[in-house]
Amino acid sequence: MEHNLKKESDPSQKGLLQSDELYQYILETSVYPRELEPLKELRAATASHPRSQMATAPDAGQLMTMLLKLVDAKKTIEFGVFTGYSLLLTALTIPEDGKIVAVDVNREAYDQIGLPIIKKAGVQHKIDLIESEALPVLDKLLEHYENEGSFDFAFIDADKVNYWNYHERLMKLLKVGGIVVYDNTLWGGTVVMPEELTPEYMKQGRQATIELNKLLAADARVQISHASLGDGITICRRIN
Ligand SMILES: C[S@@+](CC[C@H](N)C(=O)[O-])C[C@H]1O[C@@H](n2cnc3c(N)ncnc32)[C@H](O)[C@@H]1O
Ligand SMILES: O=c1cc(-c2ccc(O)cc2)oc2c(O)c(O)ccc12
Repeated sequence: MEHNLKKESDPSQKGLLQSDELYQYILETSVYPRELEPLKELRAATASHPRSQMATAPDAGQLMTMLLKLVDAKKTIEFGVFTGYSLLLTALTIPEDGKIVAVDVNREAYDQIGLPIIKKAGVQHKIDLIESEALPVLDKLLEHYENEGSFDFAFIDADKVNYWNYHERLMKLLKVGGIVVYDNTLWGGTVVMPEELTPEYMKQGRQATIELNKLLAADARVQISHASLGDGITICRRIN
């Protein structure tokens, strides 16, 4: 079997579909016409960043927006902010008194690129941006009993090797019926690639993602859907 790694620096080539034209078709037909203006602005401002490929894909963002609405999300948490595309779409979707705990080890890209657009969109008051590793923030939240079962929605888009550690803690913080979305659960298609053909820089993420996918599939606490949007997203709904 031939294995192709798609170049991820261009959003038109971000998907895992059979052709880039088909992905472009989805974006132009169904995603861009409905993308809100501040999100368009942030996507354009992020495009010149040397790591622009890290931003959440707009089609995955559109699904996230729907999920946030379906659970009527008011209290959410996000790991991995970068310039803030997923954060801004969450802030634009939840109600005026909604709150987002957003965590990133490095807030530079957020401060320089995302924050001015978020301020202009009038949604900064919903965001509590914490510059930190994700794990200590989760452990701190769990020290306060009132946080248990209190989150409606979580989006996890940070260091792939820790996703299962995040999941164990999120199972306590999420409401029954709440949703956690994991990004990059196909890790550029490497999950089906022989290890020796996987680029060195993707090997650790590949192994962690393969293990995560098996663990999520066997986890009776959640209902799951593994969707091939963007770089693969897995939607988990806490059921007990
Ligand atoms: C893929 S980007 C996030 C993209 C973002 N969701 C968006 O929509 O643009 C991953 C981010 O995770 C952050 N990150 C990496 N390891 C982390 C960790 N252990 N804890 C918190 N953030 C981390 C990185 O600094 C980076 O900004
Ligand atoms: O190319 C990447 C890299 C990451 C990444 C790598 C290491 C970390 O500790 C965190 C994130 O994440 C990405 C991502 O989420 C994406 O959608 C595309 C590309 C990358």
